[in-house]
Amino acid sequence: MGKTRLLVLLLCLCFCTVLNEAIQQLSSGTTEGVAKAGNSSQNLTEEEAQLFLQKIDEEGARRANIYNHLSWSFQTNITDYNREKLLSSITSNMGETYSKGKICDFFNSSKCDLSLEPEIEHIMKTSRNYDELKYVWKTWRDKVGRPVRCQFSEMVELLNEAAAYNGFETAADYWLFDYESKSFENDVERIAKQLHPLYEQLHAYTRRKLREIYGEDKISKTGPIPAHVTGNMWAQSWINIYDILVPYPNKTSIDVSETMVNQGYTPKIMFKKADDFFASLGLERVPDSFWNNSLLEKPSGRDLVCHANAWDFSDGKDFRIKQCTRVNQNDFSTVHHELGHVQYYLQYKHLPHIFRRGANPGFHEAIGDVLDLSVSTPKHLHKVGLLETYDIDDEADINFLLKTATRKVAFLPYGYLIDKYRWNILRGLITPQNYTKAWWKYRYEYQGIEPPVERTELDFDPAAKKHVSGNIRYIRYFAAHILQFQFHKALCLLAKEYDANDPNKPLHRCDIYQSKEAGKALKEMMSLGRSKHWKEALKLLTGTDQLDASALREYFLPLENWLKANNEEHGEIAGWDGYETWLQKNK
Ligand SMILES: CC(=O)N[C@@H](CC(=O)O)C(=O)NC[C@H](CC1(C(=O)N[C@@H](Cc2ccc(O)cc2)C(=O)O)CCCC1)C(=O)O
Ligand SMILES: [Zn+2]
Repeated sequence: MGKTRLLVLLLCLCFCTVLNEAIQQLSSGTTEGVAKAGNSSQNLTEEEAQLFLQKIDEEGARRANIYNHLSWSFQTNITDYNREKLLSSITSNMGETYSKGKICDFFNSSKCDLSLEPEIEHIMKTSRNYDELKYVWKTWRDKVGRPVRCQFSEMVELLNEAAAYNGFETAADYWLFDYESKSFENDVERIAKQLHPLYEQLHAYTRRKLREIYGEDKISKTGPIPAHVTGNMWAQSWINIYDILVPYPNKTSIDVSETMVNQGYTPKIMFKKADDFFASLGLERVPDSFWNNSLLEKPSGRDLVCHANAWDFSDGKDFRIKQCTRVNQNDFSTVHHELGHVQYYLQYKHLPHIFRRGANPGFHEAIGDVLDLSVSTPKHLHKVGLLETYDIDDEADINFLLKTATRKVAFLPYGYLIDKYRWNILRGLITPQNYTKAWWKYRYEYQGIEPPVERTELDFDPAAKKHVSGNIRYIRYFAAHILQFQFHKALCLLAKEYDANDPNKPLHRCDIYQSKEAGKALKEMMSLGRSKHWKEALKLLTGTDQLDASALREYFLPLENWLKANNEEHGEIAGWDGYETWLQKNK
């Protein structure tokens, strides 16, 4: 490592210690005030307590006690009060660096106002220029990753101290506490491994198709896929290179983005259509206030953090979404995802505040996606007039399954490794000296992805992702990608849209639209909020209390078989060179 690099690294480390010193200084300050940090909103009024005790059985009372205990942050002396302030200033500073990140244009270095949404993401989605993509990928990380490396390591220390107050060994255990299951961490690791063969087949096929576009010297035959050519800044979804991947290009197109524009769709109409779908199931429509209070598209001339968000104002009446919606099919899926959150808010708004949460965080992330699995079928798009005609045959099925896999299967290793990486940092198994080495080991081993340019311990690529800069937990999305297929299968059975023994009713052609039976089952599950253990909620809806990837596997089985045959036919070996081989090559 060059001398300058070493110097900068030392500087960075010493800066971190300076920050540590600052904490010590603050902590030696007087203890004049005591910061009472209890959360009043969590305490129940007397009549609310009586009401809820009548409503919820013994189990509920016990669980409420756990959450009541957790929701308090302890009486703190000035030392810890300052630590809390420092933690919140670090997290808001990192979040600000991310949301204000801008880069210059590759072709016009005087144009330097490109934001992530929509400009930079548009380039990652549409450019097929290898060098432009490499520049954008690297520059984004220089701007929002590298500068927060030290703050992130400070935050790790503070998160662990805060967790210790709540009686946890590390913040990783505090994060996992949300899943109320000793086996959860092993369960998700097992499921990630169980689904790896399916991912490997999709990876091998995608690597071949990309090699045909970018050439053998850029995309190797047995190696990983470079991170910047997948159509997505984080390689977490490959939907934007579906045009490269489509197996049977001469079949009728199933992309309705253009039709949406031609039919005069607006962001508001997209939300109205999604609201109609929930209503068709007998579920709640959003209240009138939603339309006045929400922000459904980016206002012109105003700088806005565009990352989509759904909000529950906890008054049983005010629910909002902020989303920079554009009229295309991808955003239509996101509309359903965000309205899924609002539907859950609506379904548990009668519960005491403590229980107004998803059965576990993965449940909350799955609801909207479940509806999207129906909405995105060619059959449904035809029903609502977005697809004039569509083919019903094996080749059309493969086209549709591959398109869904670019969103749902490609995501799996990414959805898993984000928190696996952070749990191991919080547990001290990954230290600041090897943040980058460990990150790219996981990205290589789980995702078969490599960086397009050399990375060093001055970089901090994980923070190029919103949820890492914003300290937002992520395993919920991996869990949601498993749960949504379990929910989908259960609801499709109720809607009589799926029959394992009927080749004309495979899981991937199911559309639960207008099924009151499906809606009733979903409503029953959501209205529990977190008043019961998620295993009870899952069993109520699906008959099993286990997180189980077999529904996802069944959904994609026709595609998995097709990919195996297609990869064999083209001599494309599934999988990529061992990590040690890759290290040697990149010495
Ligand atoms: C107050 C508050 O924070 N509210 C929460 C909701 C709640 O907790 O009540 C909230 O609004 N979170 C924002 C977040 C936004 C999105 C996201 O970040 N998605 C992930 C992962 C992913 C990937 C594929 C997929 O199909 C679905 C998700 C990513 O983009 O990487 C961006 C577009 C989609 C969802 C969200 O809605 O989950
Ligand atoms: Zn969500």
